[in-house]
Amino acid sequence: MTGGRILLVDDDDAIRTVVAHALKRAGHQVRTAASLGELAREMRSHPPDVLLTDVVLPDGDGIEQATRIVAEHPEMPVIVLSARNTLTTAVRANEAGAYDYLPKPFDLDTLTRTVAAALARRAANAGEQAPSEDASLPLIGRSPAMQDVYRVIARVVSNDLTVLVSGESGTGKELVARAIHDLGARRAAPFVPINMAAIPRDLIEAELFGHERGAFTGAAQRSAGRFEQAAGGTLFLDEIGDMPVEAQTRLLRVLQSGEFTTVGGARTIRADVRIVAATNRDLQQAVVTGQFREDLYYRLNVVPIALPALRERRGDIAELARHFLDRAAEAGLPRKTLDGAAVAALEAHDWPGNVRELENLMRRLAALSRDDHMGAAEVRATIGTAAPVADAVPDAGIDAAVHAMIERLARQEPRALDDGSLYTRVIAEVERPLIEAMLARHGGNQLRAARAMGLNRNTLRKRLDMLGIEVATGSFAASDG
Ligand SMILES: Nc1ncnc2c1ncn2[C@@H]1O[C@H](COP(=O)(O)OP(=O)(O)OP(=O)(O)O)[C@@H](O)[C@H]1O
Repeated sequence: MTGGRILLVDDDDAIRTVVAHALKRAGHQVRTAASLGELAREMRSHPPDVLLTDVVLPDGDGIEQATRIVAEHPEMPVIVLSARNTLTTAVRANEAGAYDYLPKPFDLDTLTRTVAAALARRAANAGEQAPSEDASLPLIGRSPAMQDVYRVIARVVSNDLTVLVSGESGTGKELVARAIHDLGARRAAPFVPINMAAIPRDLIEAELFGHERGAFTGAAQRSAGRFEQAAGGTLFLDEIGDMPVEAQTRLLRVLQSGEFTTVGGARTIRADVRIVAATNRDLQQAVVTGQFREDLYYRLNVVPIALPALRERRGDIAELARHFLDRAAEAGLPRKTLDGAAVAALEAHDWPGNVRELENLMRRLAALSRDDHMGAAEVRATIGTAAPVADAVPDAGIDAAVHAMIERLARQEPRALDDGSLYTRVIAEVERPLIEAMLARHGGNQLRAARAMGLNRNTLRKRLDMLGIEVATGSFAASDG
């Protein structure tokens, strides 16, 4: 193969040496620079075919410089190497017109492959500007799995392609959808979410497309649907796998024709939205079983983004945990930190509820822990008391939590709704996290927890028995008598 002329800019001697060596072995001619000043000189004296640049350089920002270089030499692919492996860096690199972005540490095979591809695509490389402000970081995590996600996001923010985000519940699908909106050209227009699982099936079409007055019983006036509300912006179709088949057919027609008709009306409106859909179900499987239209699946799955479960990127747990503790402190809760063993305990947990579970846990710890520097024992004990209500409906009010509980019961045990047990069950479900939280807050001291709640200590004991709440004796203050 014929090699290319490569210029590598990095202030780290070790990286310059290792990368230059690998690229020379792959047949390229390599020159290096350790600063933007040296880069400028090299560009004049030895213009390269491909430029590889670090972001943080002693005399400035490599991406800003890359923007200028791409503007002047649109044919020259620029590859950004960065240890600041955040979504913002990936997006900035993309906006600067960079050909690719390689998070450090990268393996040398990936590097040589990327350089070979850049050389091959050299002619096709076009610059694209309009770098946006360094937005506050919406997504936390620098694991390789998240880097893949950032790269895909970076590639779709500058176009209107339909994106299908998949992943377990709580992995951040909605956050990704919002990031795509906030970083793209539609950011000034609304981001409108609609959750297919939360709306009665027969109202979904009216919700999506709007309805005219009198279109159906209860339609007292004309109402704009989400498509209309999102005009110019992004429509986020959450839990798309729960969409009834008739509504799927209608959605498909809208996506094909680019226009829609309101329910019960003859008005046809142009659909000017970017669609991001999300699912925590295996949609391909739903296609096989006939629950999801295959043609709609392909219309939505133009750019797939598969979000990893938190247990598949344990390296991100520490940073996420600290981020949520910071957020809790900003929200007025006491500022708490985690010791090393506490972080290890978090990393060992399996996180069935993913990032949302971690976020709830950190909030609970910030609110309840008595120590500012929290250890592993406390973290483990609090993981064990995961409150079902909080996990079911994050950030929603108590009404929503109770509705969710009733819906869950109706799904799991339909008879529970009319067998006379509902009141006791719901109260017990609320009572458990309340008692657990208060016990934790009072360091396991039953007397203090009982007093704080306005309960008699014996009543509390009985409730503990009834609810089967295990109390770790070691954590109890003996002097509560
Ligand atoms: N990478 C991340 N960085 C920071 N916060 C995150 C990240 N991923 C998720 N979160 C937070 O976790 C919570 C759950 O995220 P989100 O609602 O986007 O998940 P989801 O996959 O859409 O869940 P569901 O399928 O249950 O609707 C949110 O509060 C979100 O802000």
